[in-house]
Amino acid sequence: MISSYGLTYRYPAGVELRFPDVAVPQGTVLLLSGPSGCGKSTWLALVAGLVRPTAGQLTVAGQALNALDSVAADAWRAGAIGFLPQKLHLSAALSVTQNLALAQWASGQAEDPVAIRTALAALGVAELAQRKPAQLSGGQAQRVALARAVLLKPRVILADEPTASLDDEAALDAVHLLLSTAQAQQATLVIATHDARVAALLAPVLPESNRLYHLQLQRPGSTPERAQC
Ligand SMILES: Nc1ncnc2c1ncn2[C@@H]1O[C@H](COP(=O)(O)OP(=O)(O)OP(=O)(O)O)[C@@H](O)[C@H]1O
Repeated sequence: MISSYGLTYRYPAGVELRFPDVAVPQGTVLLLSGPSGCGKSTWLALVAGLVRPTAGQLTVAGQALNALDSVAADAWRAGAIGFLPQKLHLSAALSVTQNLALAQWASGQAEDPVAIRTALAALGVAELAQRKPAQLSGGQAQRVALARAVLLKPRVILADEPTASLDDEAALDAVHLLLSTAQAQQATLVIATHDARVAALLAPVLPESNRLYHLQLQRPGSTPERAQC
């Protein structure tokens, strides 16, 4: 579940961003959309506990984020949030396996080779385990990054522009992959995008019981903001 009420964030010496209220049940899909500069990345950072709200309430996977200081937020994020960034940030010097082991280490867990193999196999890239990121195609690298994002079985998966610069077929693959991975783990999936294809690709493949939630942001200063949650 992701719920917010009166959520506001003001950058130091910057604009104040006011976000529409949401109530997104656990295990469903939220499409976060809007034009460049409307606050998608900021909303993701708030939900990931990377920044604290200036005002309002935000609860993610049962945790009230306003209540956490930065150390507690780091510990909570490691277990609760899986992040698929637009730039994948795989470490070039490390193998695929080592990149996933690094995520376990960063979360304070012991290296778990079985969990790493399982995550890579679930994303269909087990045979690439010893390669370096430079030896992967774009699609393979995205699968590895998604395996890393879900390695710790997060309650929420945040995907930032996962179809940017992909052709239609690859975009369809990426959307299917995200959806099936989230469903397998019963995680809430948030896709931040300004790609109009994503809603069209998601609608037919979502099970009837899993409606698509939509948070449409507007640039600061323009009204009204719209949420269909
Ligand atoms: N560090 C910062 N300091 C001040 N203002 C910022 C900062 N980061 C972002 N902003 C402003 O906050 C607003 C929202 O930015 P944000 O990056 O969240 O938008 P976005 O929807 O993710 O944009 P894009 O689609 O281009 O990535 C913009 O007006 C931006 O200029």
